[in-house]
Amino acid sequence: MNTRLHHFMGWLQHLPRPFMHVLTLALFVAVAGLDYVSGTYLSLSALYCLPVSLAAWRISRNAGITTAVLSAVLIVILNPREVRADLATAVMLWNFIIVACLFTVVAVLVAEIGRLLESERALARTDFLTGARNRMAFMNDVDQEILRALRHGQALSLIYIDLDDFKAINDRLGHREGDRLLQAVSQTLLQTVRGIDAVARLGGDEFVVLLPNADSDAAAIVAPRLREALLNRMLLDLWPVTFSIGVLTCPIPPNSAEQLIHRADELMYRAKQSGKDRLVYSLQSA
Ligand SMILES: Nc1nc2c(ncn2[C@@H]2O[C@H](COP(=O)(O)OP(=O)(O)OP(=O)(O)O)[C@@H](O)[C@H]2O)c(=O)[nH]1
Repeated sequence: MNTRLHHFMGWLQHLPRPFMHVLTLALFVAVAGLDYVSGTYLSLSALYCLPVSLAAWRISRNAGITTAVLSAVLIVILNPREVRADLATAVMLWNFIIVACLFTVVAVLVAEIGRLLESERALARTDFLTGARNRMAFMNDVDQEILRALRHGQALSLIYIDLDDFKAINDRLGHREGDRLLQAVSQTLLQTVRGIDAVARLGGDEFVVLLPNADSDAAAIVAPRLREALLNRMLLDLWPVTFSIGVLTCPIPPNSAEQLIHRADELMYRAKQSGKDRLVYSLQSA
């Protein structure tokens, strides 16, 4: 049951925004319809929490509050109380205010929980030092891109970057300067790649860039561009660091992220072994 709920929440999470407007409206109309049909004896007011929560969670806090107020209006209109005529308006107003406040609190709480969850999720996917993706998030991205590439028959490229002689920076200039250098590498990579490319720090001084839908020609343009941008950035701070880079292109990607990264890592290792400060390319078919 928990897994089903989890899948359902995940499905809702990924629905496009316009679809959420339609879904919220449909839910709101359905609840209002039920409320109308059920008459004044059965209380269905609590059901309005569903469209209110959905709007607050998946559209915006203001959408949630608007739905809360509209729900309160409908509840008061569809469930009139039998009271003295001279008190009718006051009672209606009082009931409206009470219900609108209650639903507004629900909307604000749900929106806030959604916002916190979203930022927690983003934090869990981010390398805290550099702001790039972390290993876990990157593996997830690669697995999805492999599936997409296999489905559409597209090539996939992965660039594996290891800093040369980074340890000397830590030793000579201090760990704090080393951290600054790692942050500069990450920023340079993020600024140089396309929006659809994923940049991650796998750990220590190792970075990777995933290039979806990129064949060997595309990778042969991007990789040297990245290297040049990185070297220029090092020059700015006079950091004596170069880069050993493995560039893997798979016309047909392997089945797992683990394998893809391992192959790119091997190419990077060959770059290290053959003297560092260079790119090593490979074209793999599976
Ligand atoms: N400042 C800083 N240093 C780190 C961090 N994580 C790992 N390191 C250091 O990064 C270095 C990585 O080791 P190596 O890859 O062997 O060092 P290298 O000098 O680049 O060696 P080659 O790759 O052979 O050129 C180690 O000294 C780690 O202590 C970090 O978050 N911040």
